[in-house]
Amino acid sequence: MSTVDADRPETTFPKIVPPDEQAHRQAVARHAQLTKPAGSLGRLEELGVWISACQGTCPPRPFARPRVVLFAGDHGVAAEGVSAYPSEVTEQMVTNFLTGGAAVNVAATNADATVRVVDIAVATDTPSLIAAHKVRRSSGAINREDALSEAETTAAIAAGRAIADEEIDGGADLLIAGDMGIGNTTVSAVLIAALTDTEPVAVVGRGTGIDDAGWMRKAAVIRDALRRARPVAGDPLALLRVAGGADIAAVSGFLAQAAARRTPVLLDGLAVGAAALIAEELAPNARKWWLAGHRSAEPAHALVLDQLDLTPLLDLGMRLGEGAGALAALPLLTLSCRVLAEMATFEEAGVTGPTSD
Ligand SMILES: O=C(O)c1ccc[n+]([C@@H]2O[C@H](COP(=O)([O-])O)[C@@H](O)[C@H]2O)c1
Ligand SMILES: Cc1cc2nc[nH]c2cc1C
Repeated sequence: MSTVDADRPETTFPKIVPPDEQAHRQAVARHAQLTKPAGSLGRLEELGVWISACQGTCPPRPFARPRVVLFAGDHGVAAEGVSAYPSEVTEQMVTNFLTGGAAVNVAATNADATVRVVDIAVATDTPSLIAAHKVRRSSGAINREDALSEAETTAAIAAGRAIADEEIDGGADLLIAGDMGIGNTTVSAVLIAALTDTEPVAVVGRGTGIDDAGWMRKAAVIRDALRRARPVAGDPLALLRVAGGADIAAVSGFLAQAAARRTPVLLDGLAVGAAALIAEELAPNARKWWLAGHRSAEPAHALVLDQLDLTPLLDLGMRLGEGAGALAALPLLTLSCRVLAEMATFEEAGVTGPTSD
């Protein structure tokens, strides 16, 4: 149950209006007229129908400005030996994103999308161009202290909302949240276990590729953090404060605001999934505006998809974050739009339609 505090309007979202039913029906009807056996494009047909409903028009327009916002933040738990890489990699990868050398840059170019990097809680200082929304340096080590103060939690959600607004006002018509932060699979696993009432052992994954000894340490950290998280699991803001982080809070504000602004979102992997569970608590039915780009190799990600009732488009064993899994799926969305917009109907092509009975 969500317990949003009316005294903190930054964390109170308007009622989410689902995608347009009439455009949905028009797209289903148009699919039946296109020169192919009924239903033969399988899931691609559903995708086009969903985009039509999100845009409120059929045929849908191909996305003019698909946009990735990459939220970077460090986590105190990284010092507990829960990752295969040290925390300085977060800052180093931020530089790599800015110079175009990361997987997200390649995947964005491949899908005709653009990338914005945001420092929400990187442990060190980053260029001021990306630090305007910075909430703090690293979130707290959630196995022994709160991740954030109450004011920081609100500020991070408000930052995610403001960034979604900036992007939508700037013309973005499809949003993707990406994440970068050493240690964030530990934090995400705790949030997901708390929100799905799951035992720690079922959510401990290999993250960046931790070895068996590291896996044991990670399991212990997740167990300790869950002891702190479970008592507040019914209150999404308290949960973010106690066992989340500024980056995850910002992504949850971003995802909820996208839905409030009727803008479709392609979800990525584990950290974005944890944020999506929180966003659905903050803004019930926001999930109607989201599609799952892929299923991550992390075990806890399947719990997210189940809880949100989302079927992933791809299952490639990816476990990168950065928004890369969502970007891998984006060309399928583009194709589904083009099918509805560009295929000939039976009548136009002079092809005999299905035999009616
Ligand atoms: O999104 C995923 O499913 C995913 C799975 C494993 C790792 N990651 C990325 O790797 C980092 C977290 O891994 P770790 O092992 O440091 O917790 C962080 O930068 C994530 O974006 C992401
Ligand atoms: C190199 C590297 C790149 C990443 N991208 C997202 N998480 C990451 C973690 C590491 C370690």
